[in-house]
Amino acid sequence: MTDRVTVRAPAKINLHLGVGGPRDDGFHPLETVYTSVGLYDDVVATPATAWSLSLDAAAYVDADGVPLDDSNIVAAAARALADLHGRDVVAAVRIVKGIPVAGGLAGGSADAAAALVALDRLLDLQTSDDDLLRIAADLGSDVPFALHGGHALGTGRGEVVEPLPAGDAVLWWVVVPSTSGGLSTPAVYRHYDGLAPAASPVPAPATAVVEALAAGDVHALAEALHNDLQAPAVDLRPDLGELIALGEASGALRGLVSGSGPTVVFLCAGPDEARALAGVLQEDGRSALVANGPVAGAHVVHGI
Ligand SMILES: C[C@@](CO)(OP(=O)(O)O)[C@H](O)COP(=O)(O)OP(=O)(O)OC[C@H]1O[C@@H](n2ccc(N)nc2=O)[C@H](O)[C@@H]1O
Ligand SMILES: Nc1ncnc2c1ncn2[C@@H]1O[C@H](COP(=O)(O)OP(=O)(O)O)[C@@H](O)[C@H]1O
Repeated sequence: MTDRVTVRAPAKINLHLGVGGPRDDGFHPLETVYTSVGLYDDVVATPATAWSLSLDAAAYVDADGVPLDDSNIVAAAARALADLHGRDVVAAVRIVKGIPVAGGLAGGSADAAAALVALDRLLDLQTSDDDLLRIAADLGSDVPFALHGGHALGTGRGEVVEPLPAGDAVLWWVVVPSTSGGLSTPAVYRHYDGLAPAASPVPAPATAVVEALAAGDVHALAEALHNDLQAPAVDLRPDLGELIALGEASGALRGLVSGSGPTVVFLCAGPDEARALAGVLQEDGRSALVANGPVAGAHVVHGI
């Protein structure tokens, strides 16, 4: 048996997040364009006779926000593999977190995707890709994309993922995690329903973003960025609106709330512009990370 498997999975940003009115099951139909960005969590799995879960976190990550009991999505991923294969799935698992928690960057989903791959390889379960994607969708709407990475169109409740051509543009981002706590995804969706009670059941189409990506045109992409959850997130956290205005006045092509927030991301014209903007925001006392994408989805970095 391999003595250690490390799988790395990236954060996501929604370049387009069209949200329709709620379905009968409470979920919202989405038309979204996901992109992966080079901020990562690693999941390290080693053989053990009993299940254990531990955490290492970057300085800007709120480690207290990550439960280490059975409610962690990594434990749910292990249970899902155990159910599928009808056997125990036991390992010592360490999450090394570089993705801010409850930030709208799908860090938990990245961990779930990485854990599925790491446990599958460590225990030689030989799970098919179809089964991995199906289990991923059951674990959370964002988890299938974390397996894919790149750019992708998401429909259904976000779990139906279709890769989009990468185009040739590298997207340069400044990522600004919130220093005053996360936002709950269900709470932001509920607030969206309150602010837009007559929302069309059909989500806004992603055409403009898809075309800008295909053309590799970063300026057109900046204009096309769209997030229906931005208004409710900014209504709950008005400081996000001020941050977006500051970043846009300081050189960003566009600022955007990431998913359900409260992380704010700024699309920049290139690496120099991104580093300059991060410098301005850091001088203003904020944490600001420079990252680019698209990058690969969950992939083995040690212990193939
Ligand atoms: C908003 C988005 C945008 O990509 O990401 P985040 O900003 O949270 O990272 C996603 O829709 C979050 O996906 P994920 O975090 O996987 O959500 P899930 O675990 O499937 O669902 C959590 C809860 O969010 C709400 N939910 C989620 C997806 C969806 N299409 N409609 C919803 O209403 C429901 O209240 C659900 O109970
Ligand atoms: N491995 C995990 N990493 C982060 N959060 C987790 C994890 N497992 C469960 N959670 C719970 O999921 C919530 C949402 O986390 P996260 O995926 O980081 O945010 P978001 O859905 O905004 O992208 C957290 O507040 C935490 O309670």
